[in-house]
Amino acid sequence: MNTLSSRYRAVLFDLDGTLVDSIPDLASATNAMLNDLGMATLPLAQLSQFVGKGSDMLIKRALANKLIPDEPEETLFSRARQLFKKHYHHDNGTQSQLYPYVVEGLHTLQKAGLLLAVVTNKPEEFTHPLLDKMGITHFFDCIVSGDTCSRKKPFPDPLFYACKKLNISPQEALFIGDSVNDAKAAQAAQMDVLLLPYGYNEGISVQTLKVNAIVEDIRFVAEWISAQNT
Ligand SMILES: O=C(O)COP(=O)(O)O
Ligand SMILES: [Mg+2]
Repeated sequence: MNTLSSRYRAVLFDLDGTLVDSIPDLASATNAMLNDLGMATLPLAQLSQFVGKGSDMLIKRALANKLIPDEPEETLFSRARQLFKKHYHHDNGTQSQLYPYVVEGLHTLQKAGLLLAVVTNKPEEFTHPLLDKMGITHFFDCIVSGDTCSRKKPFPDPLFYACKKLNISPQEALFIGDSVNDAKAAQAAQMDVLLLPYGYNEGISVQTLKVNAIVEDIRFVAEWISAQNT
């Protein structure tokens, strides 16, 4: 039972670009990797468009400096991956920050009795340390990372996995994200979805995506949920 909604029992959250502004650390680790490989570093604005489909895709995009990269040569990719991991384990959570009103928003939803979960494309080895460093791990009943299931968002698998763990149906969940991967995964899971306009969107404006609504920040999630009761 919860006091906000007759329809939803849980709210699922994307991580990068939704709860946490993680691009400073992702960019510094990616640029340290490029530097170690003797390649030119990339501007933060460019790298922020490369975030969304997990760290392997970020590495491939950075190596090619292209949103849709060719497959990199195997030895180069494996070296790059090793370097990225080393640097990101060091940098993860050092310059990243929670977006405004995240704690307030999560607190309101939890207090109302809704279950909360994270469904991110970030690999597990980086998800947990980041949530811990941001001090928000305790809010979540379930945490699903990019390598928890064999397919990540935009496939619906991680959303189904979270619902199964929470013992609810996808129609009883609301997903909150920042990108086309979140919108598509929710659509494929037949789950309602709200997007935030401030995250990383792979160059695709959230206004062009098919979603239930766009909300300014996490504070407005509770408001939107209770408005659906009428
Ligand atoms: O790791 C990424 O590329 C994106 O992660 P997200 O799914 O939390 O936005
Ligand atoms: Mg995101």
